[in-house]
Amino acid sequence: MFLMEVKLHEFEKVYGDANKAAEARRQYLEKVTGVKLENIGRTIIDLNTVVGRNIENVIGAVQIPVGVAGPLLVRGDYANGYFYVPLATTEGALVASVNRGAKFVTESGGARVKVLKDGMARAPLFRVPSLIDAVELVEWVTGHFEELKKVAESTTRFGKLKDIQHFIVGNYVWLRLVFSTGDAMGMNMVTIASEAVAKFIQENFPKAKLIALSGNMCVDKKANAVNFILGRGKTVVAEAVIKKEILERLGITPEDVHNVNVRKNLIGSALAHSYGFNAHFANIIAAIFIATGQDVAQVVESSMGITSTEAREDGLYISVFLPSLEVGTVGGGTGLPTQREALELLGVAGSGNPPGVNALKFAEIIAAAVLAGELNLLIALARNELASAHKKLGRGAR
Ligand SMILES: CC(C)(COP(=O)([O-])OP(=O)([O-])OC[C@H]1O[C@@H](n2cnc3c(N)ncnc32)[C@H](O)[C@@H]1OP(=O)([O-])[O-])[C@@H](O)C(=O)NCCC(=O)NCCSC(=O)C[C@@](C)(O)CC(=O)[O-]
Ligand SMILES: NC(=O)C1=CN([C@@H]2O[C@H](COP(=O)(O)OP(=O)(O)OC[C@H]3O[C@@H](n4cnc5c(N)ncnc54)[C@H](OP(=O)(O)O)[C@@H]3O)[C@@H](O)[C@H]2O)C=CC1
Repeated sequence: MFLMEVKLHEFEKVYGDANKAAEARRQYLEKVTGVKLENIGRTIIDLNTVVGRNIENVIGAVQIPVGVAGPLLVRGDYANGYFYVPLATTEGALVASVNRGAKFVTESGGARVKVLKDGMARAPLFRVPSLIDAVELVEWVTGHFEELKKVAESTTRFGKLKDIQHFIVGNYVWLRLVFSTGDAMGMNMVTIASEAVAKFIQENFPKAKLIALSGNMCVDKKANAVNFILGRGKTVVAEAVIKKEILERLGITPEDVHNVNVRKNLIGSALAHSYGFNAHFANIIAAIFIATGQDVAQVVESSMGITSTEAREDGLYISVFLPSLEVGTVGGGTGLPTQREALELLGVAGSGNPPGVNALKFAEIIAAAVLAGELNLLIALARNELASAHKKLGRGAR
């Protein structure tokens, strides 16, 4: 390895320009590894717009193909109409799958969607000397909610502290601070606000000592039961009744699809002790997250959820429940040029009027797209076409 006088991450200081710094970093890496990085180096992103905001030690960008599924008819409180949903993926057959599901949902009158809950959580962890002090701390926090709210909201124009949920284990206390975050997913926003709250608590309740600003009861980027039950980000439900004729045209009945759902998504998932009582929420969530600049690691909890079905006289009732969909239309990667265009395609880029409505509309569209993807995969399994589709669309010429 070469010894350098200037560290790789200090190149911006030397060159005064992130694009030039990235080029120099690539040249260095090419020299020490012998690997050509010409494709990673080719990007439309002005790296000066992402350094200090989205990335460090930047060397370029990777590209992922993006397709669309739609038109998808969504009938939500914020999203109302037909949408083309951008999906960035390298999994052949995925876009086709969501596209066919969208067609069946739209032909059946669309997906009705409701956002049931909205709140981003950060849970600082405190140590106090004893259990007695832990109970006292919780009582103190409850009694001082309005003051803590004021402290939290002094750090942001858009974040509003809605609730403080508390958990005690021995002499440890987790305070799960729940905020509404406007159009932002809100992780930076609520982390900054939570730090101010934690500081205020320690100054005014000196027996409390902050152990970690994130105490893992938030819960961020880990599969968990807390978000499943209490919600985090947007808690969303979408439903549709798929016309019987559509299924008959495919040679199946509502019962066939319902039976696959119960046995696969409910019994199979119970046997596996899965957090996903669904077929492939993660496929649709990940593809939309990548296309629109969301934090992709949050696919973990954003794709937990349940698909439920009923075989009815007139067709198949299907719904999807997403308890912890963490999304935003401002902040994070949403301002990057291609990601912003993808959000514009859905009519949700940037701040809403009033703030918050763009993120709510976006959450409704995602839930409807998840419904379409879920419906289609259940149909595909009922018709036993999973392997053949992936052979045809997922492996190319051999
Ligand atoms: C692939 C299909 C849709 C073909 O389905 P088909 O019925 O043979 O296709 P078709 O040519 O008759 O067209 C029907 C409709 O499908 C769509 N469609 C069809 N082809 C395309 C295409 N090239 N590009 C875009 N859209 C396409 C399109 O909507 C079209 O309608 P049209 O617009 O023509 O009126 C079907 O066989 C299918 O959905 N198979 C299942 C594939 C799937 O769902 N994969 C999901 C990923 S699996 C996974 O990752 C998760 C898993 C499975 O491991 C989780 C678990 O454990 O369950
Ligand atoms: N810090 C952490 O612990 C973690 C950070 N992340 C990262 O955090 C980022 C996302 O954080 P997030 O807070 O969403 O985004 P950003 O911090 O990137 O941007 C959000 C800020 O945008 C401003 N804003 C402007 N218009 C609006 C509007 N209409 N609604 C809401 N806010 C608006 C607000 O400023 P103001 O508050 O000043 O009013 C808000 O705090 C991602 O990059 C993610 O990867 C992910 C996990 C953990």
